[in-house]
Amino acid sequence: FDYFAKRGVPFGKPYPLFGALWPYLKGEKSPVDAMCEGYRHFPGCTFSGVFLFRSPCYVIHDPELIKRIAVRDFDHFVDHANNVSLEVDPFLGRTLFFSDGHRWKQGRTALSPAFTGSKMRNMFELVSDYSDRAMRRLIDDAVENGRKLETELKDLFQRLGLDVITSISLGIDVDSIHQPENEFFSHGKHLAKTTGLQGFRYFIMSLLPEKVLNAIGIRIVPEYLANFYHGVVSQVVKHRLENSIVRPDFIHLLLQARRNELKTDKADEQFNDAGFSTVQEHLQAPTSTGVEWTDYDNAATAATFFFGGVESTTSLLCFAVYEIALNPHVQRKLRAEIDSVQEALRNEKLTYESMQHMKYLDMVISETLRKWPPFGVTNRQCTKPYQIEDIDGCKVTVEKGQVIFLPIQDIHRDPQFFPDPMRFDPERFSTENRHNLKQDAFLPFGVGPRNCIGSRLTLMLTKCFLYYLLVTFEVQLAERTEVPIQIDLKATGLNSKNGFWFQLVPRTK
Ligand code: HEM
Repeated sequence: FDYFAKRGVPFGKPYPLFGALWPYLKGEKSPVDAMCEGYRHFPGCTFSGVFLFRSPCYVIHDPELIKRIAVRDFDHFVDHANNVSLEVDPFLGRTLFFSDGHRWKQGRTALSPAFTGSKMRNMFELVSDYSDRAMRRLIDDAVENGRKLETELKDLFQRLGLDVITSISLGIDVDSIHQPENEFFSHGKHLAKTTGLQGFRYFIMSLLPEKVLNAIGIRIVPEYLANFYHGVVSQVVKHRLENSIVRPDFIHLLLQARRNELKTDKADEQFNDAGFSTVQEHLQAPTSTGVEWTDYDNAATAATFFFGGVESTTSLLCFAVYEIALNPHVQRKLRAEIDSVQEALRNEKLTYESMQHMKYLDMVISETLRKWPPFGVTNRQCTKPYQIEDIDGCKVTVEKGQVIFLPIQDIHRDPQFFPDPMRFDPERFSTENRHNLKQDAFLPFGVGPRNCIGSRLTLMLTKCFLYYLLVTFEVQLAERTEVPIQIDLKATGLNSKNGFWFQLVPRTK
């Protein structure tokens, strides 16, 4: 615990054995607040120190240094801290977020072309159909309830998200709203869960050294779940190959990736703009020695979409609706934009192109991602020693294997970058105001080659769901809506403690 004192680095007082984690383990602070406390305690510093258990790690405060580390000097920080070996968890270890070095590079290069704008556009109709169907179901419920529906939206968005992700990642149609107990929903929910014991295991897994994990044999994805997804993917792949079926989904793209046929195409540029928050893809040069791409790999990749995508997209949608309900002027302006798009479409279904034109919707989503980033912190593991320097000239070397944290939520809520940060103000992201923004301080999807591969997918899902929700309903605060909202301190991602209750009132035009 004298590591930082010896080096002249400011650091938060560690608790015996657990370091900064004790307040989280006691349920007093969220994991993000516990780990990134140094950001708030030492304003003006470029970085501070934090102990996770007994390991000294750094929190990087300065967005410019973050960018240097994550982009220009990427070869010093190639891995996430949470790399999981294939021995510890053969399923999770195969997913992109948790793989390292060569396997990561190979996987990212192969998968990136599956997430471009034109691929998203091809999937858009599937997404739009699901959203439309879910809203019709809600209308029926509302009519049954005398045209007002007090409902918990997290459950609805989670079902919708899981159905859509099951459809686009596994090629299987499910309807968890009408069949609440189907096995794709229950298994997907288990995989996506970042709260309770499962959330705790994710969190611990990301922090314990590999030697310890090997010794205690923690596996996050239980074998029966891995076997279930492996079985499903093998069956779907066999059926597709035998019957030459082509469906615009990820299974198709993964099969192309397996044959080395998946490429970015010219049409991508036109559709790549999924919104202001979309992150740039830093394409990696392919490595010469390939990684074998089996059905098991495909199943693990498809599973990535569940735990990478469902909870985070659900969180984004819930907090967006919360702010929309709380700020009637935002809802009015958004509705006007949505209505004009619907009118131009002459009541036909939403298209990808018209979604790209909804500027105010994009501003509302960007502001939600700023104030309520679903992942409040990300990390890197040092792969080559790296020197960092504070404004007072204090220089330290980040050692190989050491972990650094990039405190997304604290930067997003820092008044020097976003004045009056807890005010929900989509105008920060208007065309006129964007040039005042410090672009490097807005990083909801991370930064550099290890940024989020799914930013386009999630922006497409969120915009599509919100469009159909607001075309159909006016969202009002309900008796059970919590203002201010209580955050679930035990969840690994951002979540509310007591759900997201709203009153949905069908619109009459
Ligand atoms: C609102 C929704 C989402 C948010 C806020 C979000 C945010 C993030 C963040 C902050 C990271 C770490 C980036 C870094 O370390 O620089 C990340 C990584 C990742 N995300 Fe997302 N994400 C979202 C949705 C999705 C979806 C829908 C997918 C599904 C495909 C996805 C797949 C991934 C993967 C695979 C990685 C690891 C990338 C790598 O290591 O190369 N995410 N995401």
